Amino acid sequence: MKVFVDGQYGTTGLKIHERLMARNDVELLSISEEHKKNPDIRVKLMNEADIVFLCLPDQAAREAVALITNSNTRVLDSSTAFRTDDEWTYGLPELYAFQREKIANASRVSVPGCHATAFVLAVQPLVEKGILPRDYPVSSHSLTGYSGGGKALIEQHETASFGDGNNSSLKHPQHYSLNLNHKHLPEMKKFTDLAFEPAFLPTVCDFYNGMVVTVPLVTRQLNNHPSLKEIHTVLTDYYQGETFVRVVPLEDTKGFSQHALDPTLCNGTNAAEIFVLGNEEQVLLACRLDNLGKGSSGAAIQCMNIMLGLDEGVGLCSILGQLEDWKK
Ligand SMILES: NC(=O)C1=CN([C@@H]2O[C@H](COP(=O)(O)OP(=O)(O)OC[C@H]3O[C@@H](n4cnc5c(N)ncnc54)[C@H](OP(=O)(O)O)[C@@H]3O)[C@@H](O)[C@H]2O)C=CC1
Ligand SMILES: CC(=O)N[C@@H](CCC(=O)OP(=O)(O)O)C(=O)O
Repeated sequence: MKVFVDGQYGTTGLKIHERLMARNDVELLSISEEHKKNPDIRVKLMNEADIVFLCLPDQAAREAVALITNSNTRVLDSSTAFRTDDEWTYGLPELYAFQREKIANASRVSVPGCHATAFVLAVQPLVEKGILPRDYPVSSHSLTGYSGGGKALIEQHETASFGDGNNSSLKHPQHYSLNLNHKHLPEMKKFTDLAFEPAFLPTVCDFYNGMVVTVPLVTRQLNNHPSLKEIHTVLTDYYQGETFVRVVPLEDTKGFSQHALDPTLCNGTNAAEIFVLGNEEQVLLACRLDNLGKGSSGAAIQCMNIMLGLDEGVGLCSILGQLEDWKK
């Protein structure tokens, strides 16, 4: 099985490459850093490969897809370019009961955005099960590490001279996408089946990777005014048996009021943890993942495994984040 990672020297590409290097069931086709943008070499490698990962900016991803003429080459794209394109399959295996089969048979798979993965995992089952009305005015916040912004943002954070440098403000959390038009909104709406895009505000912080996306809900405005426990049960049942998505048991979050939610505790894994927090009047859904794991390269590898008919966990860590001290 020949695999080529276009963009192998970028943040997502490097991680995918690293994970595949450790395996002996794939033959990795490589391009030198010097030639990484050479169209002739890339075309040759892409058309020679059985699987191509595209880890490029959106426009470069569109151009790369157009260069693939071998009908046997299957593509996994990590950019935003094709996520809501009906010709492409959304690479979130846990989304619907039939999604794994769609991915297994797909020739074009788009890997979900990191914020969108967490949002959709927490919200979609509640819409599907009729708890969250489709026209509920959903809002959401995300706390994320700076590696989500790729090489450019990593460099800004890592060369910032804290104290008196120009970038000194980067040590403080920064809200961004302040026009409330983040590029993940279309996939958040499409794959939750909400009637409207959520009001979504991300905040980037001075840590490398890790993410928590939260969604507050007012329970009396949900269908049949469910209790916190009922919401928790719906999500727990939905993800029963999943390797990489776990709904944290309520007894493990009892001490929450005295503690905080650490966004980095799924780092290094392909796990997503969903928490149902709050009280009987207002519930807070929270989903924690590694933006470089289940939020990008881990998810891409999981989808490749499914497409190749392998166990979806090959090469991925399923150990879920350790729970904070609250449960002690
Ligand atoms: N980082 C993350 O957490 C996530 C990223 N993504 C998506 O994955 C994609 C890649 O992101 P990320 O890895 O962060 O980005 P990076 O900027 O870290 O890496 C992109 C890489 O692609 C190279 N590149 C750019 N244009 C071309 C081209 N025309 N031909 C070949 N190579 C090219 C870049 O080279 P150079 O730097 O020299 O221009 C760089 O090495 C993006 O679409 C992003 O939206 C998705 C989920 C999460
Ligand atoms: C900190 C930061 O800038 N994060 C990126 C998320 C990257 C990601 O998952 O999304 P794409 O695959 O769609 O690029 C952002 O919010 O745009």
